[in-house]
Amino acid sequence: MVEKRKPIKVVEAMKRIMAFSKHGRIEYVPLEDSYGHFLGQDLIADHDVPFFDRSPYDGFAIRAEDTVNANRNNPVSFEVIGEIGAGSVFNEPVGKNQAVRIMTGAQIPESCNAVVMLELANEYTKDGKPYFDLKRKSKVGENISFTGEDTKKGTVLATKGTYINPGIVALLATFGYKNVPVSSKPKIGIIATGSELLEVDQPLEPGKIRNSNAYMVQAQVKRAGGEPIYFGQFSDDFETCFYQVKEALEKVDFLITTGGVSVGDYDYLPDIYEKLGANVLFNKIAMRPGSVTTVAELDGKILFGLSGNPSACYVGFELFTRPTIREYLFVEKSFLKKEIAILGKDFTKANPFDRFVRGYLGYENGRLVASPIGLDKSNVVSSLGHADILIQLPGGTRGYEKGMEVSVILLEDQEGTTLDGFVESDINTRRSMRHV
Ligand SMILES: Nc1nc2c(c(=O)[nH]1)N[C@H]1C(S)=C(S)[C@@H](COP(=O)(O)OP(=O)(O)OC[C@H]3O[C@@H](n4cnc5c(N)ncnc54)[C@H](O)[C@@H]3O)O[C@H]1N2
Ligand code: MOO
Ligand SMILES: [Mg+2]
Repeated sequence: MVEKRKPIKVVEAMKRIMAFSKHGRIEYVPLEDSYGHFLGQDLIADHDVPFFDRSPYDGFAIRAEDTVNANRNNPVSFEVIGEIGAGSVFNEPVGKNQAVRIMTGAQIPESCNAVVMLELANEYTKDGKPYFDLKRKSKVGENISFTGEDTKKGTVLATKGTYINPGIVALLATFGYKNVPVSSKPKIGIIATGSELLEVDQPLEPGKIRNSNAYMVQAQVKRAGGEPIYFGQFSDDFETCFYQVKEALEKVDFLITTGGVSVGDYDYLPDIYEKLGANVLFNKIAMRPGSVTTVAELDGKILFGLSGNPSACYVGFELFTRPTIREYLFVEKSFLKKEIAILGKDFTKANPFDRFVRGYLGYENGRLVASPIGLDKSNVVSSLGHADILIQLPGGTRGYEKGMEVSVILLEDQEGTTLDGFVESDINTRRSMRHV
């Protein structure tokens, strides 16, 4: 008798997994390798930026009070007593009607309080000495980048778990992080199951297909911030498969299998979980694709039994595995961010389960437009290549029409949202499901 499985809601599945989420350690990586990692501790400014008052222009540092009488008919002349390039400091006093030639980025001399741009100074030489005339007043503080105006000492610039993008790399460099504290990446084991699978370099033969899931999932793990460890393709022989899963589990933080979770004769994962003594959190979700996604837990390690069907495998990973990886990395907003968009094409196929349709995002008349890519079966691979969103269509008895507001999940986003945020955008969509 085929086992009857009871589907649970997507959010319930997410909650059950989150109850077993865990965090990594802090480790250090060289600054130049830090891009794409996640901060292992808050990044706090330990000094003001800039660290000194500096000039934002090439010009002359002056005392503003010497310009009070300057106007078009009454130029005030200044004697240029020195020059400072960026990186140098001028330590001598600057007196009345004296100025120092200063370059962009250079420190303002102690006695000066304004900078005149080169373009406004009429330069000349008298008795072999450099001078310039100025025909307008300067205000105290004019053209000065003040100490701390960029950021003040003590400011929290980025919190633990922040994705290190090139801008964060600039901040890390500014604050002297030759080595950067980052969250250790979780080791994610990947096993592909199925006797029909060929290695990618093998020629096609009847009844066989190339194993695409293993490589797709490795890339997804990297995009999520984890470290994939690929254990290869396992056969559909139960005993072999059991020991391979058991051994792999010992070497990783989480384990992903693809295939073998449904009710077929060679779908061994359910029996493997049982023999391992793993606690199966669920084995059916009210969603398409990916309804067979099964998640189990053993000694605090999560086993993701993703579907063998490529699109179901892809969606199952992004909805359930990705947040677990991000949690491990101390990311507060570990779920993919959502937006509201206008459906770009009809999607007429009704389904009682929530659908996650591969799509792409565009922009029309100031609104985001979400267009389904094409064939939306769970066994297709072709619609994955151009997907940058999953269009979330709540289950129900009718299809969806072009022009309706829908919720979309952003696949390439780094900012994320919390589980509450993820749920909240669902509710909003349900409430506002209408034509615009
Ligand atoms: N009687 C029923 N049959 C099926 C049900 C069901 O409820 N009752 N569910 C269907 C759904 S929905 C899905 S999804 C699939 C899930 O299948 P499995 O997770 O057990 O995966 P497999 O049987 O191993 O393979 C399914 C499909 O995917 C291909 N595949 C497998 N691995 C890979 C890989 N690494 N790369 C590319 N393609 C892969 C495999 O050849 C099969 O075509 O079950 C339905 N059946
Ligand atoms: O899990 Mo299957 O992919 O629902 O279609
Ligand atoms: Mg199967």
